[in-house]
Amino acid sequence: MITIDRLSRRYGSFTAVDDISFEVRPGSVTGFLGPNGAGKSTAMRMMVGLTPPSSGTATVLGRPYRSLVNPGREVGVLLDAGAQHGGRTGREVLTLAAVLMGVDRGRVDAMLALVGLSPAEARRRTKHYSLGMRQRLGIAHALLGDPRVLVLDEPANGLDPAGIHWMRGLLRDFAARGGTVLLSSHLLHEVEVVADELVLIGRGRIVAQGTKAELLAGTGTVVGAADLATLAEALEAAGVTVTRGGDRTLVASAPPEQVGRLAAAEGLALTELRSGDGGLEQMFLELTADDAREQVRA
Ligand SMILES: Nc1ncnc2c1ncn2[C@@H]1O[C@H](COP(=O)(O)OP(=O)(O)OP(=O)(O)O)[C@@H](O)[C@H]1O
Repeated sequence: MITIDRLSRRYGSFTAVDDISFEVRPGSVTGFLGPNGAGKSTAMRMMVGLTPPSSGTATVLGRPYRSLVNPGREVGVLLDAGAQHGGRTGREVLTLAAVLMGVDRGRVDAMLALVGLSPAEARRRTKHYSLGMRQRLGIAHALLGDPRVLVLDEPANGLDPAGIHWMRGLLRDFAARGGTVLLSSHLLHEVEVVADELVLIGRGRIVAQGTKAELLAGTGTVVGAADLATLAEALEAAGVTVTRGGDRTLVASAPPEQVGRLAAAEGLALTELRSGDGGLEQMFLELTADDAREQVRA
């Protein structure tokens, strides 16, 4: 369990994280989503004691991270995969960590195999690693102490499609065994598939949070037509709220069947009609649009 309670971080007059509260529960994967600079990394650094909060608290398994006796055995952390000591080999990085955590050294080979780093790659210095290899090593490091909680900042960065697929399976298994997972991303599709719960952050503030199902339920129907203006009028006349989707689509606050019937009654030919499932991106854009506009005005 991770509990974030009214957590804030200010740098001078700038507020990077602004009074955020949420819980990450055991047995679930929580996606921490937001555009670049939203405050995800700062919040995660506060959770693991690397950045002191200006106010509020973050606890992991009921205690501040810094007061955990052997944190690596309780919380696996991946923050900045590029920050590893470049002069050490992958195997050395893990062996050193295993010694520090008091973990059986045999686990080093098991973790290397789990993340798909070959013996030859494990013998290479990490400064010669690709971003994806660094990320795999970072995940191996996070899992080394057999923790119950994972805090992963943009873990999919640099992974190829097979690597992303593998990581999703790993996180789902971890949660299925009762583990607690918080992972951040600025790419919605990355977490949409794997997360049960979502926390959306924009400009340091939480703009939406809930289960994926709850958040998706509000996304309505995506509908496209050659004559969008007439379609919008017809829907609004029937009391359906309409917002602009993409270039040629609208998002309507009604089920697809009702939208289709209203369009048919007007004799309008549709080019697209689908439920807003998978339209999390649209919601994400809408939720952060106000922030983006404020930024443009500022
Ligand atoms: N040490 C610092 N001093 C001043 N400003 C900082 C510091 N650390 C972060 N910030 C600012 O806080 C804001 C949030 O940064 P943060 O790295 O937490 O965002 P993020 O959501 O992780 O973004 P990204 O997806 O790009 O990694 C940014 O505007 C950043 O410039």
